[in-house]
Amino acid sequence: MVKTSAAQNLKAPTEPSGVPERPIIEVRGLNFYYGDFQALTDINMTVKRNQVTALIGPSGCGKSTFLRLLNRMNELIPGTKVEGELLFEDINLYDPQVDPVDVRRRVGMVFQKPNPFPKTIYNNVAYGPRLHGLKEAKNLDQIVERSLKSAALWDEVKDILHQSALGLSGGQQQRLCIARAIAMSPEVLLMDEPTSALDPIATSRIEELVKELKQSYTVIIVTHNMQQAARVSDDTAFFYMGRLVEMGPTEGIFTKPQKEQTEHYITGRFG
Ligand SMILES: Nc1ncnc2c1ncn2[C@@H]1O[C@H](COP(=O)(O)OP(=O)(O)OP(=O)(O)O)[C@@H](O)[C@H]1O
Repeated sequence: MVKTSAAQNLKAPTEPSGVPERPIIEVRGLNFYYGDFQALTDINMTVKRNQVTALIGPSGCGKSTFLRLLNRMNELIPGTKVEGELLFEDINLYDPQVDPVDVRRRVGMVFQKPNPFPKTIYNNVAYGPRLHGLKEAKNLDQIVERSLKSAALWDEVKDILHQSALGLSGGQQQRLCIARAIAMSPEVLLMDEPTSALDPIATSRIEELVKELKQSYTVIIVTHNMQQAARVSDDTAFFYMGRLVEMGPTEGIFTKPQKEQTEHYITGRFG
């Protein structure tokens, strides 16, 4: 990711047992602007590795903006500005030496609406690894199989790998998009309302998958559905008007929030 010798040190060292693991992401004093409009103000946050962190809050509070900052997607929008520190494995993601393409490989993203490429199922998953120079068919086959298995889709598609991804159901397409992200071996998976376009059965499959994925990845998920946050996440962060009001273990946030605004939101008094 970085073009300095620090690149070799990006992996988290194995912690001696009993010592709390170093967080994978730490955000300090983060402000973000779209032109003159300040969308995020003084965000401080710690994201634990191999956990699911849910971002909740009313529409327009800045959840998606924050999520996109974690893989430098916002900088594709002209006139935006970031202040403060966003540390991923202790490297500031906005350091000029950091390559945004590498950030997006290590921090993968799944969007609200399933968006497979108009290609075969196989080629959707193989696309990223090929783009990064992997050519050998045997290796690609392995990555495709492993990624589809991790996304709980392999059994449904193993006999139709060379058919168009567009023929899959919405829920299958979303799991394919998760497989496509996994194929790049990311460390973090960002999910922006990944089930909002899906029916309840497809939603429940994705929720089960999210819980499994945390064994290998750190997952950060934006959701409007508070039951979903309660079901899948370990930690929950409540945003309101561009500020992080409260963050902590999900059970505590939903049963004993410390801040009045959080309580009003989770009890449905606004939002
Ligand atoms: N590309 C953009 N240009 C200018 N302002 C933007 C842009 N994207 C978002 N905003 C503004 O930034 C604020 C935060 O938006 P954001 O989409 O991050 O909120 P959100 O909490 O994810 O909302 P929702 O739940 O409705 O998706 C809003 O006021 C929004 O209008």
